[in-house]
Amino acid sequence: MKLMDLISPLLHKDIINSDQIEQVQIKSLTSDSRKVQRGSLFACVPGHTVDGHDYALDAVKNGAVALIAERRLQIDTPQIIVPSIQKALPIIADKFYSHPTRSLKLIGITGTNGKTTTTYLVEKIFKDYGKKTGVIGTIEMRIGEEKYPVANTTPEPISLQENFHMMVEKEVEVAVIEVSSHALELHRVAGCDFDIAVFTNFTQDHLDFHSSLDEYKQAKAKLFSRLGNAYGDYEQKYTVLNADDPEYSYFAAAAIMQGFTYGIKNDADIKAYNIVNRPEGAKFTVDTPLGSTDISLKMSGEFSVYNALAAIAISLLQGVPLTLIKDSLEAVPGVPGRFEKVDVGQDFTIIVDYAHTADSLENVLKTIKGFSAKRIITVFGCGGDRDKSKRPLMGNVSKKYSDISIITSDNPRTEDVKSIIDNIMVAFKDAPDASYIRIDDRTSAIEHAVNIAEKDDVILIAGKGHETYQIIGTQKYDYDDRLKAIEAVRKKDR
Ligand SMILES: CC(=O)N[C@H]1[C@@H](OP(=O)(O)OP(=O)(O)OC[C@H]2O[C@@H](n3ccc(=O)[nH]c3=O)[C@H](O)[C@@H]2O)O[C@H](CO)[C@@H](O)[C@@H]1O[C@H](C)C(=O)N[C@@H](C)C(=O)N[C@H](CCC(=O)O)C(=O)O
Ligand SMILES: Nc1ncnc2c1ncn2[C@@H]1O[C@H](COP(=O)(O)OP(=O)(O)OP(=O)(O)O)[C@@H](O)[C@H]1O
Repeated sequence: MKLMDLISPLLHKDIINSDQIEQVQIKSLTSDSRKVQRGSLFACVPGHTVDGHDYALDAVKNGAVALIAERRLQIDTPQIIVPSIQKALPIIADKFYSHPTRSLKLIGITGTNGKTTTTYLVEKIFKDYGKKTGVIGTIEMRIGEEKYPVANTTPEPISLQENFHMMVEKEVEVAVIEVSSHALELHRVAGCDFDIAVFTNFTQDHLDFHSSLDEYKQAKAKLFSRLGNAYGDYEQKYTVLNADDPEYSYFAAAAIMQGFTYGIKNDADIKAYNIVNRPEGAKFTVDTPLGSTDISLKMSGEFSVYNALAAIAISLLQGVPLTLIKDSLEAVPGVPGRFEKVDVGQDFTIIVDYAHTADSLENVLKTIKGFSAKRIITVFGCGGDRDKSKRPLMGNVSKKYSDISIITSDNPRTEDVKSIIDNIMVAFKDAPDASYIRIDDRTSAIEHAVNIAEKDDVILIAGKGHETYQIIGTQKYDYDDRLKAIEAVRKKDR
């Protein structure tokens, strides 16, 4: 593509070395100098660790034929200077990849918890409805049955648009993506043409990145105000909102498009009642503007009912019949690392769950408490270099619902495990000695839980869920809670 065509949508730009620019053809886009190829446009992104402008010369040496930057560089190459790279990049990435999201039915899901689970439910429903699906989220990217690794829940704009382009080439019709607050704040999804924007819930998280809860909320709400700028037929753009969330009104005010609300407590278009929570899954009846039905999930917990309601709302808005939605939801076996049972024949229950916020931990523990009369043993930690204020909050939740809390490490990153655990331990200062223990090493913590477990006890191993690594320092080491639990049970049995 001609550079001049590529940058044509940018309103504010200065062109440096313009005498050379008319002929420049762009063969690829990248913001990583190590990935530059001959004919690349290199985008200089000021990062959190380093400044991409410092790599512009490397990029040119590697074959970049033009630069897009926030300041003029002393390099004899065509340069496009824009006020904000973060805002410009999604726009040119969208153009470079021929506006792929305009050809997709694009569903964006935001909220503190429930995004990944809801994408799985929606994917299943649309597959059963005969549509080819694409999914981008925390666990991976999926196109039909193919899986691809992802670095971020919501990838940076170039990868994101490249992924959408690949989806279009592979004839995907419905794409469902998790939209993180980071992505919204950093404008990663600015080039996306969403058809449905979904809000699951809002609780505390990510205060390492957002300076306050208010800013975190404002970032999330951008998904809904953005819908108003969408390309195409406005009447076909919808919002789906959780009417029970305390922040519902805030998101409703940001959401200028019509759509469905869902809930259990407050008035809602899609409303569940008669909820029965069982270890084998939650059962409920749902009323919708298009009829009522009973649904028997294979996933437990009131929070699973909420995720199912969001998926019902999305699917009904796209014309999927309620009978098909019911059958699909009932067939979903679960989501990796979300309330996932580890069963190798032991006489107690082990559940691995991705809960890593106070709210999600509380939901999971409440669910377990609801159907277990025996002891609850919770193994958990908190991530290093991330929101510190949630540490005592998670400690309090574990103390409240668990008979025994085992406090351990969970991706300590560059922080000292002991000091992370100290922050959590604040919650236990008045707790009885027998109700908690700190064990820095996660494997030993899981082994301890398994060793003390008695018949019908429930062990919850929280925080890592589907993750297959532990991040210590800046290194990722192989680590899987599910495998560690299996090894611990086998060791106990020997
Ligand atoms: C805070 C944040 O968002 N960081 C993201 C950011 O990294 P960074 O700002 O540190 O980048 P940097 O290393 O300073 O590099 C700046 C620029 O210089 C370039 N560079 C760098 C070195 C070099 O030799 N040459 C070169 O060109 C880099 O390619 C980059 O363009 O840009 C990277 C590349 O796109 C991202 O992978 C990285 O996400 C990291 C992994 C991360 O942890 N992000 C989290 C905070 C995040 O975004 N999380 C949300 C969801 C969380 C949730 O819901 O739980 C997500 O959407 O994933
Ligand atoms: N609707 C919900 N409300 C509250 N908690 C939930 C909900 N759905 C799932 N959870 C809890 O949150 C954890 C994470 O769920 P899920 O991965 O679906 O959310 P997410 O929004 O994708 O999270 P993340 O942004 O951290 O990847 C689950 O393991 C479960 O403990």
